[in-house]
Amino acid sequence: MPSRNGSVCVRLRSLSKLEDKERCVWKVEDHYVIHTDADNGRRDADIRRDTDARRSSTYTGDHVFGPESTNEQVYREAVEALVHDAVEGKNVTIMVYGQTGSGKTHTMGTPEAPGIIQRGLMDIFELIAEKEDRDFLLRFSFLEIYNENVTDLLSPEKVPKPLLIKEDRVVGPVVLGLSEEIVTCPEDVLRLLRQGEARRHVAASKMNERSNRSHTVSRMVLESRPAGCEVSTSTPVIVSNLVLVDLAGSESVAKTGAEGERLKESSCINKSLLALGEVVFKLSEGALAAGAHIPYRDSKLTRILKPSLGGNCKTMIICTVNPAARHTEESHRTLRFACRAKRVVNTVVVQEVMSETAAARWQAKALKELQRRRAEGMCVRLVDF
Ligand SMILES: Nc1ncnc2c1ncn2[C@@H]1O[C@H](COP(=O)(O)OP(=O)(O)OP(=O)(O)O)[C@@H](O)[C@H]1O
Repeated sequence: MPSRNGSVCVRLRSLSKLEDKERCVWKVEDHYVIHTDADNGRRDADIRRDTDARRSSTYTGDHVFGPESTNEQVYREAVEALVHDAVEGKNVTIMVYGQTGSGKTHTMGTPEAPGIIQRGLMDIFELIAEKEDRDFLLRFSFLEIYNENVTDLLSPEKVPKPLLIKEDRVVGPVVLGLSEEIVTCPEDVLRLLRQGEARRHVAASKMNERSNRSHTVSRMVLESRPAGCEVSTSTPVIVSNLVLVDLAGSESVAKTGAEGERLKESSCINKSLLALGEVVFKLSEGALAAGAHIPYRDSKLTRILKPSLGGNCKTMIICTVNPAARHTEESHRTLRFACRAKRVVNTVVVQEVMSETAAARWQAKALKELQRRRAEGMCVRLVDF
């Protein structure tokens, strides 16, 4: 039975030190994000067209966090349960969406301010360690979509080539040639994330000293089978994906002052976010159930995220909002996106695979990795043959 299986979280940040001359026009009260300067906001023709905003300039989500909220609180209240779901065999996607500088990366987590990534990783490995009745094999990949090119952030090549996306009838979109690393502890993943982040396209803009110029998709595949079971084609393997999507921020070129290469990046970012908005809009209108066309193919981002949008996946979209008056229009846009995303329906089932491919992949990769790690004198905690 299809049910929402998606949730939307809104996080309003406080004004930063650099914004101390700005007027703060948004607040969180009870479960609502409220535009406190609604008359000004309503001058925006865009907003007039939108019923949600016209009603009251008040928005809500499944979870709403105000400026005093911490990363710990966001993780525990909105995300923790989803990490448990992923370990139980359900596909989970967590995506951060919002204007440039609104707090997406901060919410995902940085070494200075641990967030969803760091806390989620600790929980995953703790939960797995407690599941003594199952053996787990975890694989990790990390890609970037920059100027509509998909590249492998973990590629051994110095200058990674753009990768193609192939549509597989069974597993959905596959990024050809994307590397996957077996990971056995949070440090393994954090090391790979650091390695990938160092390659990610980042630049300073008028609105953010360290602005991400690309979308990144990091995916952990969790495969598990009964503990101590011989690997064979008849061993059922439960496979789930935990996907984290750090979107580049939507931006107004007039505000960021983008020129040249930055302008091209900006245009690609905005186009792909528009495509994402369109897919979410169609899904929110029930297009999937009606068998109508959903424009997944309009951007690499929506092609890759197809399983997370309307597919077999629990998807959480965290919308981040800057409270400054001069960003009112963008904040309304983000919050309208949140309202639409709330209406998207996904169907979620635990996937059990009993195919030669799963077993063969398990054996080949795990054995190779084990040999490498043993040769390096490292201990392997999760899979042992
Ligand atoms: N909730 C918050 N509490 C404290 N500081 C925050 C919060 N959200 C964001 N910041 C700070 O605001 C600045 C911009 O945030 P961040 O880099 O996360 O934005 P972003 O949405 O990822 O931007 P971009 O799309 O340009 O990459 C950073 O200095 C960050 O530390």
